[in-house]
Amino acid sequence: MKTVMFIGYGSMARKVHEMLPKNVKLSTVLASPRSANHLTIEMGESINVITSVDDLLEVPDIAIEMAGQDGLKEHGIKILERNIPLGIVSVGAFTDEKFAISLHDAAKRHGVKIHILAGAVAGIDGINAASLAGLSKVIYQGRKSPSSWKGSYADKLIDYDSLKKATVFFTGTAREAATLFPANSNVAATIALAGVGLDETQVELIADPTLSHNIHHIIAEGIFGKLEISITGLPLAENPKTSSLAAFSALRLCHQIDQALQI
Ligand SMILES: NC(=O)C1=CN([C@@H]2O[C@H](COP(=O)(O)OP(=O)(O)OC[C@H]3O[C@@H](n4cnc5c(N)ncnc54)[C@H](OP(=O)(O)O)[C@@H]3O)[C@@H](O)[C@H]2O)C=CC1
Ligand SMILES: O=C([O-])CC(=O)C(=O)O
Repeated sequence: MKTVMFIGYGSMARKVHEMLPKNVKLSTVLASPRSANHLTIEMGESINVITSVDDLLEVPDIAIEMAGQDGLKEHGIKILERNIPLGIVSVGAFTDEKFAISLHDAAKRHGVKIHILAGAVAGIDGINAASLAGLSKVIYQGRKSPSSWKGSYADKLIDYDSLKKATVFFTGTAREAATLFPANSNVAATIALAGVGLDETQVELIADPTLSHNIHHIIAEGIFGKLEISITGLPLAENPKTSSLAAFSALRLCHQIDQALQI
């Protein structure tokens, strides 16, 4: 039996837990102090709920962060320092250069891997391979319903009540998008890290009142040719900001723990 630890136990983590393969057990949840008490009761005795890596009782085979950019910043380095490989979805934390360097250094020092998960998008492998020969342009467009943007910085930019048609409310770099929209634009950072970087990746964000899905559109051009990918993703029922594919990308890592053949 392999063991996994979750950092954060919100909408995404709950979906991954529900679908864990039979040979992988959730051994530990690293929760926020706000949620630790109720999660201790909910999880029962077989899963340890802790609020600090220092309290870890059993070292898991892998840890997966699903706690937001601040959660990753709080716990990521300590996880690596315990020699635990780390899967990451809150990739926008890499916009903080100092943190990104420290995280990378900790992984190298301790000989463990950081897995940047593809999250809600696809084609990260192709973009990364293409970047080795040279990319001239990478554009990411994120299109979601107004309810998926509510509660974010978009509140300052959109008058939701008067929104009748798809409206572009942000254009900028992946660095700006992932910083301003930490719960909505981690994919912009992932695409950027795979491709031309946080400052060269162009991002457009759209609120569309006709949508109930999250649409991610990626265009990349370079020496390899041109790639265009569009994903119409169903959001998680509990969190319209998060596409279900993001949870399945974390689930994929749980399946990979024990697989000799990796695809
Ligand atoms: N790469 C990608 O494609 C995507 C990435 N994401 C990232 O994944 C994250 C999780 O998504 P989702 O589950 O939908 O979000 P939720 O808001 O539903 O869950 C986040 C969970 O993390 C917990 N948390 C917050 N801070 C900490 C901390 N310091 N330590 C431990 N736990 C903490 C929260 O606890 P509490 O409720 O007590 O605050 C909550 O349970 C998002 O915040 C986003 O950063 C999301 C979608 C796609
Ligand atoms: O799940 C999504 O649609 C994308 C997302 O929220 C993010 O990148 O943070």
